[in-house]
Amino acid sequence: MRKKIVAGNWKMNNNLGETEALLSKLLKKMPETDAEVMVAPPFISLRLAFDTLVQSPVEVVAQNMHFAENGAYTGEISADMLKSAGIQTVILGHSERRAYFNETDESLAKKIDAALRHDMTAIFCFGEELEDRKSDNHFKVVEKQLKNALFHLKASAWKNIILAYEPVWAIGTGETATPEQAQEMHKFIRKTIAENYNEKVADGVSILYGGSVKPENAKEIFSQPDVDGGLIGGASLKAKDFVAIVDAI
Ligand SMILES: O=C(CO)COP(=O)(O)O
Repeated sequence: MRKKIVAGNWKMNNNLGETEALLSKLLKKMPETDAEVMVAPPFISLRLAFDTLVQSPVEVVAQNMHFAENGAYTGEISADMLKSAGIQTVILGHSERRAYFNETDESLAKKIDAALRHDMTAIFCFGEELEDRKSDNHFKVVEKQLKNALFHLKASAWKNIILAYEPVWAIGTGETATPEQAQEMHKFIRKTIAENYNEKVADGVSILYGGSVKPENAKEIFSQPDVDGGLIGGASLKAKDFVAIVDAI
């Protein structure tokens, strides 16, 4: 059975003091749930977050990492460094990293490989832009992103992969994909994986939806059969909203 997951991507928000305050609220309010709950603070707060949440069921994950093992990559962080801080899971390929930091499916394939070499789990983000949807190319674009970044993997590697479908037009815009649009795409993603691997791999992979998920719309989106949870941006910065979204799964 694939896992239900709710992950909060804090992006470039919260200094150390704000991180402490938000985590302590989350710890107090977090409901009992069968779902896996994750938070992704900025690099500088990872260790603090790990120490704060180590006894709780909430996992601390990273927002990015480099593909190299180490070396002359000023400003970058490696898989080994993340693991040494207790981090087991990393978000890769977020559309903001693709748009502002020139990440491509090809460089992301290397990051995926680096994460797997270190036995980490990768939350791979992908999704079409508004023009792709308007021109009815959204399925093609998504298929290409999956193929280029992930389809070189062996079937056995997929146990360490979580997918996050995040249509770019729905991120931070307040415009959410309808539950039907999310389901349609998630079903397509699962079918594409089944065709390239097999039903077992396709059924086992958790596919999260991301893009303007809020307490008001979470339940309907999460109730779709191929939506296994959410990657939450803005609403993960308020303990009350994030907890309500966890409650909705
Ligand atoms: O990018 C996202 C999560 O990674 C979604 O962001 P919002 O929830 O703010 O739209």
